[in-house]
Amino acid sequence: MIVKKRFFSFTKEEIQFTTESGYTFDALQVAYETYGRLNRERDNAILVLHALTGDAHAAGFYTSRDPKPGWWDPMIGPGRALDTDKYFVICSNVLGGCGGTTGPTSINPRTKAPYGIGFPPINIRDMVRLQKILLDNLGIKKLRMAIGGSMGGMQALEWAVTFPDSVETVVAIAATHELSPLAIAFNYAGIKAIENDPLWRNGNYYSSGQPVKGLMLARMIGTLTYKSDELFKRRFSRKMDPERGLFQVESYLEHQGEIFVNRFDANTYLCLLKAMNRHNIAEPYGLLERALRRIKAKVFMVGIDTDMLYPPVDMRSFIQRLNTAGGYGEYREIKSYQGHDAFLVDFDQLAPIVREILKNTRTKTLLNESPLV
Ligand SMILES: CC(=O)SCCNC(=O)CCNC(=O)[C@H](O)C(C)(C)COP(=O)(O)OP(=O)(O)OC[C@H]1O[C@@H](n2cnc3c(N)ncnc32)[C@H](O)[C@@H]1OP(=O)(O)O
Ligand SMILES: N[C@@H](CCO)C(=O)O
Repeated sequence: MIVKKRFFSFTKEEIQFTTESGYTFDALQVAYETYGRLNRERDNAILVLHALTGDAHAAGFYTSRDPKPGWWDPMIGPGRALDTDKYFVICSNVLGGCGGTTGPTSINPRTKAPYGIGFPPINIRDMVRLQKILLDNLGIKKLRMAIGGSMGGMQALEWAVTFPDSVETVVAIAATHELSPLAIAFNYAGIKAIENDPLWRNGNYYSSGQPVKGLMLARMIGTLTYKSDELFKRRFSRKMDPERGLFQVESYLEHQGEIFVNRFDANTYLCLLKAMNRHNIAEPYGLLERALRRIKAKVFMVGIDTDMLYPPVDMRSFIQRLNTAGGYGEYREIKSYQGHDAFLVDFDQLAPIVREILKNTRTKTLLNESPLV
């Protein structure tokens, strides 16, 4: 499937967009891709939401010579779980990202320089409110499904709460309604790794070069949380990499850091980690139960048994609270030794779960009369 990156831009005279922190952008751009066709009833749209370092390129190839397709390609396409013969699939880069949507690397029209750390503090709701503007522009009033993993799952849950009339089904994979203290702590370690690099220069490094060591270390810390003990044992055991004089697992971590600095920006990483740390669907409503009572979508949480960041027990507990609050929630689980990143790898398990959810939420009455927890 050959695909194209698209852009939607607007000025504050056309649409006023103010973050929850109170900043109004003079102008905004959203990078997005679409796969499949919107039907005449405009009721077959599925919004795919990307994780921390993902982007709008969820599926397909830009050219026939591209070595790699989009990051969820095995999930999206003709006959795949998100079947583009039936559904119109949209994926956009998040607000604050560095994949074409306005973020810290974008030029601030007021200063004519990159926003850098002058980019306003944002949260997951801000990302979702910008996606809603994009969908309004595409003529989509109600989503058949909002689906994503990790930070993408957080956005999917925010869709259910912030725009209850605009989404039918929500699938949040390896995600949470609020970040746990452990996840905040890991993110803080990543933040400090960048900020303590002298090349970070308080975020003013665009003419001098990235804080490479800090960003590499931040990615290494993140990678530890995306994998699992079992994965590292199976893949590396205690074997050495003789060329580098390192344990293979050390060499792997170095490699993850090295490839990351070539595709990501340090201020963007800080902006998105902080947005995740702030994530709490209950915040505007005071109590989680009040937020849950707003939800009209059928919500499916998909846990990963080896995920140290978003443990299944927390995801089950969220579903229980949703059902107690009168909503409809079900829990599913991927059994994997891959850890948190399983949602980017274990498609043989994820695809059937998503197919089943799409099939069973098609009819007005669900096949499961009572929610499963
Ligand atoms: C949903 C989102 O929006 S996120 C977007 C998806 N993310 C990305 O595509 C980029 C980030 N990538 C990832 O997170 C991972 O590659 C995943 C989760 C997609 C796949 O994970 P895995 O299949 O376990 O592969 P992983 O990336 O961990 O390891 C493979 C890489 O490590 C390298 N590697 C493996 N062992 C070693 C070692 N001992 N020493 C050095 N390098 C090693 C491989 O050569 C390979 O390198 P390459 O990526 O440059 O080709
Ligand atoms: N490894 C993925 C998932 C993080 O939650 C990423 O880098 O975006």
